Amino acid sequence: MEAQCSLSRFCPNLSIPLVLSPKHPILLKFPSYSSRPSFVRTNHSTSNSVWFKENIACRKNCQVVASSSLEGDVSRIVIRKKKLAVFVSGGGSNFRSIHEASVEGSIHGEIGVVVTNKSGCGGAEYARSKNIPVILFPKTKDEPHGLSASDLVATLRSFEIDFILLAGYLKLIPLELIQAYSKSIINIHPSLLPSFGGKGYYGMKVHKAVIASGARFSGPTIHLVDEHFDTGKILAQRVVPVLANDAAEDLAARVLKEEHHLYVEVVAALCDDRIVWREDGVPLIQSKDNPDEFY
Ligand SMILES: Nc1nc2c(c(=O)[nH]1)N[C@@H](CN(C=O)c1ccc(C(=O)N[C@@H](CCC(=O)O)C(=O)O)cc1)CN2
Ligand SMILES: NCC(=O)N[C@@H]1O[C@H](COP(=O)([O-])[O-])[C@@H](O)[C@H]1O
Repeated sequence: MEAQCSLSRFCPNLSIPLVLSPKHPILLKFPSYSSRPSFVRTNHSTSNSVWFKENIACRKNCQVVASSSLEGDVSRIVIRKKKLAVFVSGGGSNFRSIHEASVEGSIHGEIGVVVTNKSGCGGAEYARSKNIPVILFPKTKDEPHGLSASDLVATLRSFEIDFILLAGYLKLIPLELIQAYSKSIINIHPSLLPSFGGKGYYGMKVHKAVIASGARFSGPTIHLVDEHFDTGKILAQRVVPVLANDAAEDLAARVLKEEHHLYVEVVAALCDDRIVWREDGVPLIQSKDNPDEFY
């Protein structure tokens, strides 16, 4: 029996031992906050029912494969983890934070591939050290082995990538990729957008502009990616103070520390299907602890 179903919100991304048989009900364990009982009892006919498919929020993002045998052998539900592509151009500290959280289990997703325009950058080196495939994009005179946009889309599809995370990537993402991964590409920027964003605003340039402006606060922004630099809908922000004697490096370090926390929190929500869209198109995060709370 195979039911295409998304349990990613309700079941941890674990293999859950189940005793199945054509006569015995399927027991699916849900976490405590679920409005459903701690166990949903269903039988094979139910699990193929419309109710099961609709009420267990079956979506494309994971596959439930429950096999059973007449002897009632222990079978398993295998939840497919979300697949992530991370785009980098520099040291890759945000990428490392996300990878570590994925390995440790606080992010229910796995990094399938790293994309970079700088084959020798720190992020690419870290990926190689973890046996994560590295793809060069775009094709330029410096990187003649880089992929074209259409080849990159095909390659990401072949890796079954669900979400694209920009983490210090410095090239403009083309419309072809944005359209292929609609509402599924996010970026982290080191200022409180919409201030200090757009073409020319990257790395230390951002922090120098913040300090020169006299702004008393700064902080990271995570936003959806559209066809322009830094104009996509804002998903999350954190605030840090700008101190009177801050050099750009001091502010950069303070913001970067918050970036690492924020990006892990947001990617965890993304992989748990806890991003919801307000009527005006603004994305909100559903609280992990209280499903009735959004921020
Ligand atoms: N379509 C989009 N692509 C990218 C976005 C985006 O929001 N939409 N975000 C950037 C990341 N970014 C800010 O967060 C950013 C990166 C780079 C630049 C920039 O001015 N780059 C220079 C070239 C820098 C270089 O190659 O060394 C430029 O284009 O002249 C601005 C903002 C990632 N892509
Ligand atoms: N406008 C884009 C931009 O400036 N991105 C910034 O580049 C740094 C990458 O650091 P990392 O490579 O260590 O993650 C981060 O501070 C990120 O916000």
